[in-house]
Amino acid sequence: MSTAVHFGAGNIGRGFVGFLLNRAGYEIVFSDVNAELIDALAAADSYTVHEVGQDSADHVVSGFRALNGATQPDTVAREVAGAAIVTTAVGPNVLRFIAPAIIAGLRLRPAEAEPLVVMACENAINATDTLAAHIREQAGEDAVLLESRVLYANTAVDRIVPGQDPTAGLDVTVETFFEWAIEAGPFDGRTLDIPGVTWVNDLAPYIERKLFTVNTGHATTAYYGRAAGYQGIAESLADPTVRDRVYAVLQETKALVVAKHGFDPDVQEAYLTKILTRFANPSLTDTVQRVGRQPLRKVSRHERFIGPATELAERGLPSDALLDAIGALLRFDVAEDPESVELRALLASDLAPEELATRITGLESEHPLFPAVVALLRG
Ligand SMILES: NC(=O)c1ccc[n+]([C@@H]2O[C@H](COP(=O)([O-])OP(=O)(O)OC[C@H]3O[C@@H](n4cnc5c(N)ncnc54)[C@H](O)[C@@H]3O)[C@@H](O)[C@H]2O)c1
Ligand SMILES: O=P(O)(O)OC[C@@H](O)[C@@H](O)[C@H](O)[C@H](O)CO
Repeated sequence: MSTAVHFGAGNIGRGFVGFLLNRAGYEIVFSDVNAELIDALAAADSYTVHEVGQDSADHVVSGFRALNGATQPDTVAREVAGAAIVTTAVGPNVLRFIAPAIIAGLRLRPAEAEPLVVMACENAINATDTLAAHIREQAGEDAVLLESRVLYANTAVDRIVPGQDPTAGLDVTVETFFEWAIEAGPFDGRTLDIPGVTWVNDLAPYIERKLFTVNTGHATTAYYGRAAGYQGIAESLADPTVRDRVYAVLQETKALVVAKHGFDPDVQEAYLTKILTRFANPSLTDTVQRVGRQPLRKVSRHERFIGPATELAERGLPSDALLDAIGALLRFDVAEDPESVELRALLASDLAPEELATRITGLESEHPLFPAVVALLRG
């Protein structure tokens, strides 16, 4: 049986990537740095993925092992050396810390073995390329040799997996919907047999449509919902004022994906309508705190707000609703979220609005959107 090493045994790791690979016949080796989680997985024979909503179903996942990446790095490296696939779902900012384990595994991997397929399953454009860049940089002199032992493929993953009830143990409650698109090009005609995967020649339309519709709309719901005093995503969206703002944002990102990628406007309208239904799924207890997490990441240059707003501005198209949503993001105040705390400190500092705009968004001062972002920061 082939092995897939999956870094990050959290919500999407157990509830989506690990589950799909396991269903495809791979033995899963979860690697995580959360000792309590890894100990529980190592002691368990199975866990259950509860799909809730329309056509709800339960799926038992078994045939996995679990390793602590912090205390068992050599074992993780040996697993990577013998694996067919490595996947990650750790968060885009954590990818640099996964690179050493993959480098160590590639160094141990027999030269004649099939290339190791590496796919980062994060909410970010071309996250696998980001991981590959960390691997090349950190591998130093070995970089060229290791490159021959690996095959990098970018992916887009979509399934809402909320934070889990602490009493649920290892079980994960997820929505029934999922989409996993993988770029076919790097496989050069060969594909992996993973039922449910959509193989695409050009990933850009998929990942941008997903990030700028699902994640832009989700985050907008979270920031306006939080400002209105709600804790849940579904209850936020039930407020017509929040819903109108989210819809307005999604009309702007619709204009972008239609203009840039040629999606049929009616198809995009149906896509975004379905997404609003997914957010409103009463069986998912998703929170504004989880969906709004890490506001500095979310407001960075190529992410779900500044990314589409800049491209709209470059095309001379309006981005007022997106800018308003960025204003709501700037008011996100959650003491338990280190990026929210950092954002508050930046906004309370004596930095000039222009300097803040650069520091917070990474936007170039000569960009046509820059004055509007500075105006937001001027308050
Ligand atoms: N939850 C969703 O709905 C969803 C859907 C699609 C994509 N994603 C993306 O998947 C990624 C993970 O999200 P999540 O919701 O599962 O988060 P999560 O916090 O539930 O899981 C992340 C896991 O990574 C682990 N981790 C952190 N540092 C690590 C390291 N150095 N080595 C190994 N493991 C490490 C954490 O301990 C945690 O268990 C993010 O990029 C997110 O954007 C999430
Ligand atoms: O994971 P983040 O922080 O990038 O975004 C929060 C949610 O929008 C996200 O996890 C969605 O639930 C997911 O992307 C749905 O596919």
